[in-house]
Amino acid sequence: MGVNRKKTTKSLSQGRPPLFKSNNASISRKAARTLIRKHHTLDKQRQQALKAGDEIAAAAASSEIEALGGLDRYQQASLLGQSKTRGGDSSKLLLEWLEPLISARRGRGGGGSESRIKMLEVGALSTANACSSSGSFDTVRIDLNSQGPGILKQDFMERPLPANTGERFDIISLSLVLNFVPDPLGRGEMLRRTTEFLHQLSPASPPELGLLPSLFLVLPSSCVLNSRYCDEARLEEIMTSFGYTKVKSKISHKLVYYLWTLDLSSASTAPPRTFPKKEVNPGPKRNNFAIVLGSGSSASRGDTGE
Ligand SMILES: C[S@@+](CC[C@H](N)C(=O)[O-])C[C@H]1O[C@@H](n2cnc3c(N)ncnc32)[C@H](O)[C@@H]1O
Repeated sequence: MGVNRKKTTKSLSQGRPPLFKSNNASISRKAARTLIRKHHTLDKQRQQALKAGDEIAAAAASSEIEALGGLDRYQQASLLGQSKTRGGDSSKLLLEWLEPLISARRGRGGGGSESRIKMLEVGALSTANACSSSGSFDTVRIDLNSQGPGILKQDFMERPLPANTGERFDIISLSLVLNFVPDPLGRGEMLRRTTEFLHQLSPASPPELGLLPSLFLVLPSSCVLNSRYCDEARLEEIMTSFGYTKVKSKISHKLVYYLWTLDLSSASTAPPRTFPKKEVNPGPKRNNFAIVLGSGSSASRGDTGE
């Protein structure tokens, strides 16, 4: 029995009104998904061409990215993915996970600034996601391409390292950012670099309610459920080598969410491990998402001897 469903095409501006830069050209959800995929593929091609010294191919990939609307259009497509009709933004789950800690801090600090959680949000598209709207966070938001005030235009990989504890964070959010990085070594380096920006624990101060300091990591589920080179075990091995422990996780049809607490004293004191691109999940229909740690890139700060 056929049901006639009228297809409704929603404009991106229905996704998340604050900070959305109005663009006359609306985009359907299907077109948004296609654009995001195409952007990732072209960026990867550009990266590979650069590595191979093929400047012509790299320039061709860059022109195609620009023809698609560049990073700006990519971000608009991503904002559509955060709309309520697509399950809302990922920070809703983070807020849920941190609720016991937020309540405990409120109880102690009465809601003053000292009770707020200091967050670095990398790859921020909006200042109005669930965490930002909750009033429980002091958030520094950065993105390669700022969509408006309240978001600093900055490459996380070039953010100056903290000079003191005051410049460190309780939590870093990397939601759908790691998969944006086109090369596996760059992903490994991005994960390693997160450890540099989080508060350090001492033996006298265990993770606060077992939740902070931590990294909130969100990836498309295909990155760990259907990749030849990355599965949950491999990801966990890599994270553990940095001193991270998985304390929360959720797998949905489209996304995987993790909360990893950092305790550098649990990081290996042996020479930093390397994680080459190794097949862990063979099969003809797998994708090639990988995270690689090279010998020069996997040292952590502190007691790992860097
Ligand atoms: C798919 S969007 C994710 C947005 C949002 N966090 C979410 O969960 O929907 C990825 C964003 O990460 C940003 N990004 C990627 N690499 C970055 C880097 N090294 N530093 C800062 N932002 C980065 C991109 O510019 C893009 O806006």
